[in-house]
Amino acid sequence: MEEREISQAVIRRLPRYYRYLGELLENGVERISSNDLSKRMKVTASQIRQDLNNFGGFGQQGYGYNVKYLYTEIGKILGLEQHHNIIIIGAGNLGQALANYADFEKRGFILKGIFDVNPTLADVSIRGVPVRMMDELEQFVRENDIEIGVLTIPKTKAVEVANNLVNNGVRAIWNFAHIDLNLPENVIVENVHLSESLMRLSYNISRYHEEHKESK
Ligand SMILES: NC(=O)c1ccc[n+]([C@@H]2O[C@H](COP(=O)([O-])OP(=O)(O)OC[C@H]3O[C@@H](n4cnc5c(N)ncnc54)[C@H](O)[C@@H]3O)[C@@H](O)[C@H]2O)c1
Repeated sequence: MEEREISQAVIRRLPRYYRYLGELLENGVERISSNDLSKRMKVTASQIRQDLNNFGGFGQQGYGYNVKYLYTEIGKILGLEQHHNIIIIGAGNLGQALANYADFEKRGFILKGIFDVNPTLADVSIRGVPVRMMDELEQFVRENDIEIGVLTIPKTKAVEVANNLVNNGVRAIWNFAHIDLNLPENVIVENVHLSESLMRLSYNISRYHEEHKESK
């Protein structure tokens, strides 16, 4: 397939296609038209066709999409056919909740280690993965081919820890701390901010009330 830049907007929609196609597969559906997929996903059929055309268009006229093929191809595009070794830094509320989420492994993300500075957590294991102290971090990262560091530490520590991870070879950061990390360009960062999502919800609630005021 010809290499071309895919817009971030399309990339953001791909995981949702992947999830719907995965559910169809689980239900034994072998093919689906863009119209059917459109009804299920509440996205226009033309948007679906446009999005999926980015990857050479897997659909066939009069046949629709081969669900398994499309699921596999999108999985490949998302890099999910490879294993990614991850570590979590910060074994507090959020770090432990993430570590407990077994579905990551299903998608190829292998939780190799959990780190913290709090010695009272040194005896804790989550799904068989022990919490290690930070003085073990550098060696652990080098020896375990760690690709992704998950930051669930206070924001005041996040920049220093992120730099430390990068200096030891970590190439991607899943950042939950509410701070911009400003890392070198070759480091991939994905910021997750639940509070921003909540603000969008709040905005939509306000807008809904505003729009329905007159009809009351
Ligand atoms: N992005 C989001 O949507 C979201 C949601 C909730 C929390 N958060 C953020 O995630 C972070 C963790 O939140 P929490 O509720 O789990 O906090 P928490 O206090 O329960 O856990 C933080 C953990 O980090 C450890 N820690 C502190 N400094 C460290 C360091 N230098 N190295 C390693 N470990 C260190 C602490 O010992 C503690 O166990 C905070 O920055 C919080 O603001 C983000």
